[in-house]
Amino acid sequence: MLAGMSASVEDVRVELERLRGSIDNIDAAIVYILAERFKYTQQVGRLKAEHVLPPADAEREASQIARLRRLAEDAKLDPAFAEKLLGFIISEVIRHHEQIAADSVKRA
Ligand SMILES: C=C(O[C@@H]1C=C(C(=O)O)C=C[C@H]1O)C(=O)O
Repeated sequence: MLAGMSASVEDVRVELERLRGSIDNIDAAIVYILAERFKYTQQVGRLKAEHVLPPADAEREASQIARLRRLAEDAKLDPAFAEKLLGFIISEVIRHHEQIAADSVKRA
């Protein structure tokens, strides 16, 4: 666009579509990454149930939170947001682990 000219409605539409295309790709990557993470945490849940270990591990979580907050700061992401997001994910993992443990008790 020439300097001093304002963007046309069409220019804005094209730019919005371009940006949203990248946002959609990132959202897809997040879904795939989360699916992979849950595959591993399910394995941890089965291992814990087999060996009668507790579903949650507060010490491990504290070190993950500290690490993620540092990574977020480096990446210019709000560390409080990163912590909230990790907490949300971990609470779902613990729910799965509790379910796996309850199922394994029922089967025993
Ligand atoms: C996956 C685990 O179980 C729980 C879930 C965690 C996670 O999602 O990262 C971390 C600690 C535990 O509270 C684990 O102990 O490693």
